[in-house]
Amino acid sequence: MLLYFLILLGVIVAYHFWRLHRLNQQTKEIKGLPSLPFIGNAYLLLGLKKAEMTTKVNEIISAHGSILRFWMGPFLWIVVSEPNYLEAIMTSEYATNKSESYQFFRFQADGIFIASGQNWRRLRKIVNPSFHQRLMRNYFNVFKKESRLFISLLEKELNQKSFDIHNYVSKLTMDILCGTLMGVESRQQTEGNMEFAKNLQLSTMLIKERHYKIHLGFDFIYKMTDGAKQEAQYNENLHNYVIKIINQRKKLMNELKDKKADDNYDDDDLGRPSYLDVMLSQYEGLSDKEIAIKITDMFIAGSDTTGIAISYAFLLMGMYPDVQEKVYREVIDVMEYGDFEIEKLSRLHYLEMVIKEVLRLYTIPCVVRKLEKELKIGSTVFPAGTRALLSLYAVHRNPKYWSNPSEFYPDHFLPENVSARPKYSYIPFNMGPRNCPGQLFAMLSMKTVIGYAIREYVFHSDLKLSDLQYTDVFMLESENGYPVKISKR
Ligand code: HEM
Repeated sequence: MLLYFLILLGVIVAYHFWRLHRLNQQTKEIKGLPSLPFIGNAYLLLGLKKAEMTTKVNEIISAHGSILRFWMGPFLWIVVSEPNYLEAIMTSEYATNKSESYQFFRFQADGIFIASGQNWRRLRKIVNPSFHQRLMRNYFNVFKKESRLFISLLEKELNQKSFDIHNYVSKLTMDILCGTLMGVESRQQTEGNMEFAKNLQLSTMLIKERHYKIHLGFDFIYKMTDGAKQEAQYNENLHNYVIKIINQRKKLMNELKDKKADDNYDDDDLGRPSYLDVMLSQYEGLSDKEIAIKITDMFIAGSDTTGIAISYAFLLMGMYPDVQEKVYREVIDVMEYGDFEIEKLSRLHYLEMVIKEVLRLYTIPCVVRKLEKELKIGSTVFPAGTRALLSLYAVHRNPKYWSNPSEFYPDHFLPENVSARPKYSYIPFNMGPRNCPGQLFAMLSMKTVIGYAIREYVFHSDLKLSDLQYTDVFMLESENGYPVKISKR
């Protein structure tokens, strides 16, 4: 028996080393860092705190050029940050699958974000219509309504000491998401307590840790840890929130059914079919809890990302008063003092440059794709099965493309600077078939919120950009929070 076991073990170890050798041979043209047996390059991350790991990975990537081999234990990641490689991978129909490590998210959210293959293609077809341009006009009414409420709630911070504006913004973006895609008024701004945002951050930090601690990658080990129990609790809180929204929508639809029978019924925005209705019909027969797990990712993608970007915009405008003044002048010139009009949003050029610069610095730092087929880019071979880590962080901070890579410098987006750069040097929403479907929604909502607020208040900050420390949750978040003071215009 022992002999059989030893032979089996020997075969597994021999296969493991043969596989590593073969992958090393196939990718030998790509620069790598010295690696150790079994743990590969993971030793570079030893002793780091959770919050420091992605920042460290991002720094390593930025320091080692456009393409790099990185062994995370037995897994080979090819890290890519040159526009031509990024373009080839993002636009390839054989590079739409997510790597296995995204499965770590499945207890938190098992939807489109982590899906691969046919399942992803099916979900993408269902999701796309909710972002059709013609719906934006309806969504815009919600952006405006929630922005007006937001500025009225900020009033109590007038001329007070510094406060974290993200406490307000994260509720605002949740209300925007629910009022549009979910078809309910979630009233987080007036009645909420950031429960979703807080649980999301805590759960995601634990999940991210699994990417960098090789032993936690094994489910059976992870499940024995305190982290797994904590994650389950945070996830339950997230799902309970989503279930509350599902039930609110079901109740509203029942009430509307009766009203619609009335000839005088006038359909309002909440009465129209929403993304949530589509998903509820797709998942008929599943329990509310099971549906919640499948759609929690839309709550994350739709509120957390824009929330962080808006909070950064206020913080950075507080640090750079000249930029803020220019945004203010433009908003007054274009919108004057009345209600915003959707047609005029495209004339807010400078505000758009500011938002783009925020996203250059702080968008999702990287995404990982698993290649279905071998991909040859120039003379470089990416073997089938490669996990290609696309570093948005590194390309967005590469001095070859950005005159002030580590600064907040909206002029990076002056038309003459944009045209001098390769297209794939700026990809905050990704490109290709697996790009962000919420891009237009995000840009319009961010412009509306920031535009309304800047017309009302001046933002001040005591911090400097160099004071900020970062941690990667989904976006690259500020560990210092987003502290600002406000005064009346
Ligand atoms: C500043 C705001 C946003 C940024 C920077 C952003 C960025 C991204 C990026 C980089 C991806 C690709 C992720 C990957 O491949 O792993 C993505 C995917 C996605 N985003 Fe966004 N996003 C934003 C806002 C939104 C909004 C507002 C929504 C919905 C209301 C949304 C919905 C989605 C969805 C559903 C996906 C998954 C698409 C797929 O896998 O096919 N995003 N986003």
